Amino acid sequence: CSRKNTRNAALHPLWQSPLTIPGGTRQSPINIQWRDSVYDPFLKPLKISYDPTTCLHIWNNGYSFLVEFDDSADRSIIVGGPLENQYRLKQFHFHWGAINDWGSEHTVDSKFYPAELHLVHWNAVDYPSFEDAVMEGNGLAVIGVFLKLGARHEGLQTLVDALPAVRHKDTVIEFDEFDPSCLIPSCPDYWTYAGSLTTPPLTESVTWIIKKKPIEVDEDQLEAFRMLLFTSDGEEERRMVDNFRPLQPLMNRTVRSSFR
Ligand SMILES: CC[C@H](CNC(=O)c1ccc(S(N)(=O)=O)cc1)c1ccc2[nH]ccc2c1
Ligand SMILES: [Zn+2]
Repeated sequence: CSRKNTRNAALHPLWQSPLTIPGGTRQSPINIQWRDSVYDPFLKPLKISYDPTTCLHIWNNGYSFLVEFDDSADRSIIVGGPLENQYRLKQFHFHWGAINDWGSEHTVDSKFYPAELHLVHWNAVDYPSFEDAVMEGNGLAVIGVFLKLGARHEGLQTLVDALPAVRHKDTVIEFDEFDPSCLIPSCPDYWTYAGSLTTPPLTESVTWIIKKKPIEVDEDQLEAFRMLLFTSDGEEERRMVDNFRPLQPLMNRTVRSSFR
């Protein structure tokens, strides 16, 4: 039974499933070792064009809070960068820690940021739905943006003001006219690598585009994330913190940079 215990030791309370998937060769997140990344002069600038009227609602799904978009047409898209064609924005969400010393999923030279934003897009040129794209090697493109402690972020504040309304798991509120490009640094520099979803089913379908420059948010804004709950109304409260996956092995992958 001791084997059973070690087996259970691999289960992460948050995901109730093994932390690694058998045969995974391109899992996320990873540490980005700046000096090991390879400048690729053929990488194009990433072009981002979001339509704020495609913003639908904020949803606490029990892992994070998601801001979801109407992806029934090519109205909020990204193109260029490492991508072969355009990808549609589906949702964005965050990962964060209980304290400012950790919280991001990716690290840079083994440094954690207090939080990380993920803008999730899918390849609507090659696949009929998000659910189909999630299962394909070139199905998804996720832009990662690091959050660091600093000045208050005015664009983020409209989102923070809405969070008390989605405190519990499975609560949703309408949220419209939000342009998430205000959360993306203007500096064009990014790293890119082939990876996976960082929550089950951990499918290896993500082209990761990690912005080099973080955005600044203040302590109150991070604290607002930490007052969310993993638990539904009526359950014993568990604060939504430390919703990030442990680092995964780089294996046979190269991280490319768009900058020298
Ligand atoms: C297949 C998983 C998917 C739900 N998960 C996601 O969309 C998702 C997206 C991004 C990331 S991250 N942190 O890597 O950016 C992690 C998970 C998903 C998609 C369609 C579905 N239909 C029914 C259930 C269901 C679940
Ligand atoms: Zn994520």
